[in-house]
Amino acid sequence: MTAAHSDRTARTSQPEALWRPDPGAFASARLTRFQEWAARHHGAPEPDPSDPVASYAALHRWSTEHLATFWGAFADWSGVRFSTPYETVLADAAMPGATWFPGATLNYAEHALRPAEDPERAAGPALLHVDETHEPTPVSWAQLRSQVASLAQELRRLGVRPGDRISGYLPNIPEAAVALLATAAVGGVWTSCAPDFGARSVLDRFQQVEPVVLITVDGYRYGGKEHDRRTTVAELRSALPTLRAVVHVPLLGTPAPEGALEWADLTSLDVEPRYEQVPFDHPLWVLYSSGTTGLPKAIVQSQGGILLEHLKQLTLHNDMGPGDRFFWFTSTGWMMWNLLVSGLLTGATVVTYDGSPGYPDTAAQWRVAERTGTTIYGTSAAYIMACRKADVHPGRDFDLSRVKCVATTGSPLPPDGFRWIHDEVAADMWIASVSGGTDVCSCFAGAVPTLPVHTGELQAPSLATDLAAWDPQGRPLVDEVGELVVTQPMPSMPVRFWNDPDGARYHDSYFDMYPGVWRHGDWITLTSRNTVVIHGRSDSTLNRQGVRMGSADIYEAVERLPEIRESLVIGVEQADGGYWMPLFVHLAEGAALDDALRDRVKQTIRQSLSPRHVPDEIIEIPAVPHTLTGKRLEVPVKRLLQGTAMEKAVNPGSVDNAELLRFYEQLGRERTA
Ligand SMILES: CC(=O)CC(=O)O
Repeated sequence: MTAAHSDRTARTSQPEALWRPDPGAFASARLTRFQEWAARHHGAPEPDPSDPVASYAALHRWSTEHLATFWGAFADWSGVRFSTPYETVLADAAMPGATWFPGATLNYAEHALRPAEDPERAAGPALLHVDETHEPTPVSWAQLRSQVASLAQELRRLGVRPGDRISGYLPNIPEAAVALLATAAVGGVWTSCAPDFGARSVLDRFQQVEPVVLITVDGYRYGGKEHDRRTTVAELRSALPTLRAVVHVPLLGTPAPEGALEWADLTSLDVEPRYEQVPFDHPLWVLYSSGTTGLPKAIVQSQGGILLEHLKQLTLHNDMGPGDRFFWFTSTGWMMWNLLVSGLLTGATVVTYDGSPGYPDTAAQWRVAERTGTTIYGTSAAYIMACRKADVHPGRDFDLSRVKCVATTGSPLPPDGFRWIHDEVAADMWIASVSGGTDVCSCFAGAVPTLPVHTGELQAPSLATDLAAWDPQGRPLVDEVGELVVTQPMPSMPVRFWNDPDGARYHDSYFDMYPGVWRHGDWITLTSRNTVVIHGRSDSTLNRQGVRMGSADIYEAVERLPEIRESLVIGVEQADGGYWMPLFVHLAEGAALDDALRDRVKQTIRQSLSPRHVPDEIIEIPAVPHTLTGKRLEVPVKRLLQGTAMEKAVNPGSVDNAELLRFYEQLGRERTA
């Protein structure tokens, strides 16, 4: 990098692999089977079991150099059913605005329910639901199909037409999956919030898209307690004037409120499903991503784009298919829930867990994985680190013999997290740290079943994802930290933002820095070994005298200390040209921030990173503020510390605990006075 460069190059010396797939796994991976088929029919390079790294690199290169051929081939190989054939695969590759599969029609829900058509599978579980009792309850493929068919018919009866928005205020329960699939079946546009979102947060999202139906619980259970949401639901109803119907899901057993329809009545018709055949780019759902200020971005992704991207991600990268059980700990307010439901597309059984990740104890998720016979288990990197701190021993205490992959996301999995999974879950475990975002509802890089795993690294860029690290002038970097860019379109990129008629907000969100190229806002290193390291958000970069540093690297070092529960590092450019870099620490119970601990924090950072990473000050805080999807709130806190007023710096509706921000506002005021 030129004007600003990084002193933190990737770990590029040839490290020992922490895990390698055995030769049998290489041969049987769906990715290898696809590669063999694509080599025979479309000129892809043959798989080479003698050199899996080169073999994948060649396939990846082919997939990006022949993007349209890849996607056409993949759609064919995975049996995507186009009810009207497409004219061409990629009519226009310009970003934003790429045109995929023009002329084609299809339906996402029809693909998700394909296994239900198979008499051998219809009685088997499509969903395994688990609440805080940790007892799995199955929903068979036949039951799922029948509930979706019934709800879709009832939605049509209520006047729902293709393009109408259906909103869910639902936890991760089977009803949420049924509602998403029924919405897709009628060509409606799904959108959801988890019921721990307060009324303001929900309205900031749903008011933008003006739903015609609200499907809602009366409350939820979390951490062993019941949380009644009837008052919030009443607020939502009165603030959403476009609603034509409200559907009541009695999770806490309360009667339907005045004017609401009963879930059970709407899902008990005995009818055949009817799947609206919609154009490839027809909206499937609206997801939300909080910007630093203003309303959350309302991101529209298409039925065809998600169908293909999720099939690729789950089938080729996660090696998922019939016989697998897919559990990802998530809520309906995070895109990982949408990806979880898409597990059905592969014929896998999807495990829905509704409850606290740490109830009755920190090991809860491992217990769910054991009880459900999970084969592919995903969670947040933060949960792995919490288990490590809490001295959980999953491999010792649970039978996890069916789990073949532990995947993480939300933030980069620190090297200690890799080592902990290896030591405490299983030495022979495929560890997939993956990274992408709501904006594409998928992964730019992460899991590859045929490649080794190196500590602290994502295995490789995803297929058909033209991923690069760029310097500020748009020059590609290898083995150096750069901006994460994607230089060719992905089918799951937003078709648009809602209420953004001229596309200005969409454009400004990704295409401002490098015209025509997707800039995601993460720091990334692509290594010369074709692995990937993610360093944190580039819009909250630490930049000391032109040297850029990722905040994630500092968190990883500091949070290794048992006294530090969580931390937040901010780099503040000051009006006088100075730079102030405080580290805020949330201490573990019983710890005290005395001089000895301060010294240890500094020494740890100095030793594991560099003297340049050592903060100017270490300040104790009661807790770290996060977005509603659990990301540390770096940019808004930085703006508060620069003296920006609270209303301008942050939207309190997108924060888990807005009260925590007062402290930074006050500190910013004092420092800028
Ligand atoms: C796949 C992801 O990148 C998920 C996330 O962290 O939001």
